[in-house]
Amino acid sequence: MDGHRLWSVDEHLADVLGAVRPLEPIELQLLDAQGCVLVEDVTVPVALPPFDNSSMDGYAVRTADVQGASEEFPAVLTVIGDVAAGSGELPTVGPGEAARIMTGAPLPPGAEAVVPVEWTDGGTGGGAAAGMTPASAAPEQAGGEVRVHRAAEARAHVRARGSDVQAGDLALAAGTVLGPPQIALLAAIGRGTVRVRPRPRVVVLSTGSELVQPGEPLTAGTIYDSNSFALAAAARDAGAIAYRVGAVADDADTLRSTIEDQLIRADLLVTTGGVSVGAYDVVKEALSSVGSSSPSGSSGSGDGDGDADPDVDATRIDFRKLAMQPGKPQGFGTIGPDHTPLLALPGNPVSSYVSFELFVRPAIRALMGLPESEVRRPSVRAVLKADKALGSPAGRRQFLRGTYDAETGTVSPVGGSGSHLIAALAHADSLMVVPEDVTSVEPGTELEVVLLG
Ligand SMILES: Nc1nc2c(c(=O)[nH]1)N[C@H]1C(S)=C(S)[C@@H](COP(=O)(O)OP(=O)(O)OC[C@H]3O[C@@H](n4cnc5c(N)ncnc54)[C@H](O)[C@@H]3O)O[C@H]1N2
Ligand code: MOO
Repeated sequence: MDGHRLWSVDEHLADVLGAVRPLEPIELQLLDAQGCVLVEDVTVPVALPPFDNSSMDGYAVRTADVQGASEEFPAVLTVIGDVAAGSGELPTVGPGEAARIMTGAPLPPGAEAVVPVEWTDGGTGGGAAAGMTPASAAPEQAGGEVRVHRAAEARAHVRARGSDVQAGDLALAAGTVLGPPQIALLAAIGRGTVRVRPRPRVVVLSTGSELVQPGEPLTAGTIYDSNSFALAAAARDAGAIAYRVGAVADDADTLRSTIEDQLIRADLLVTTGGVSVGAYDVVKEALSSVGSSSPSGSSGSGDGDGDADPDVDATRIDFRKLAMQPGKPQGFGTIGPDHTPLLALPGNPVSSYVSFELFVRPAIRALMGLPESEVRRPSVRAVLKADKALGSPAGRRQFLRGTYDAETGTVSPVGGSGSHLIAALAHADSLMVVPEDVTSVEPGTELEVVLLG
């Protein structure tokens, strides 16, 4: 590999996406399938609603009995009992009769319509009722008489069987992403489990002997490990199940054995730090031999012989420099016997986060089998609102942190371009993209803006 070649952002993303395949589908409980892509066409087994039922609390009546009824000349009906939601045995409503009925309760035989309780005296013998008294408090109101003040047409306040979906209808097509409303429908038609592509299990591992876990005291020269938190959160946000592994020291053997241990639960591995050119940048060294019976002794970007122990070929991590800022040094490849994809991101906090957004998030969403339109973050065009022109390095696609105002269609920079500026990142909602051939952006210029959501 030409060590001096700069790869474009698009080339690197294409390589990453070219190496990930959607995960094999599995059967999951409904709530575990939230956010996942359905891989089966789900048909409706029984009509919804399964039976004609009332949409109001009131009285189930025969329409002829309430024809012409008014407050002055109410229809007086004999109450034959209650029909509550869940009632199995139903009374038959004969001429001159009514049954108290609750919302969702089956329409009893003989009844043709429901009159809401507000259209009646509620069986009290007084004026219009505001509601029903609880059955436990006034059991006698399931009997006696009710005065109905208004007429009702046939099927009034009745939700017909199958008016939502019919048995045999397609409830949800394969490819649907299961959000709360889709999960509601699946539950409503009685599905306990569904076949989906699972959430990818993403292991996030930060490297660096200077890293201390939040909550612990800092000592001279140490800083808190923020990357593993940022990226584990970003992985979850992308739809993955994230496993955060606290910082690993800059020691190739420790890193190698930690990664080997993690492979068992990883569909994708993400490391941060140790990918530039320093004397302690151990990620390259460590990744050249994970899963191999012996170290390959190279960056893993070679082709391999093909005739050696197959495990020797199992790790191929390519370390390259990208024409972007931040995020120049990157590693990508597959690792271990299952050829698990691994992205080695640079250690600077903004660099690792931006790299995650650009490369890891799409990889996670491709593993989930999401449609292409949902693999990448959406972007918009917006006009730069700033006091002065923004500088950008020649030949690099720069991603500056910004706040986007949808109302005015403008974007304003937050903080500078330094890849250590975590506070500015925390106050941004978007990335402003300055193309490779642009070295200065004047206020008023239109830019592409990636919305971080
Ligand atoms: N001579 C050169 N030096 C550097 C180059 C270069 O081309 N030539 N590239 C620079 C760029 S650009 C980047 S980005 C960094 C990438 O470095 P590494 O991936 O090796 O990362 P580290 O050296 O381990 O750390 C960089 C920086 O980030 C801090 N860091 C690391 N991990 C975390 C973490 N989990 N939480 C918070 N902060 C973290 C670390 O302390 C360093 O300050 O290399 C440049 N150097
Ligand atoms: O390219 Mo580095 O990722 O600026 O900080």
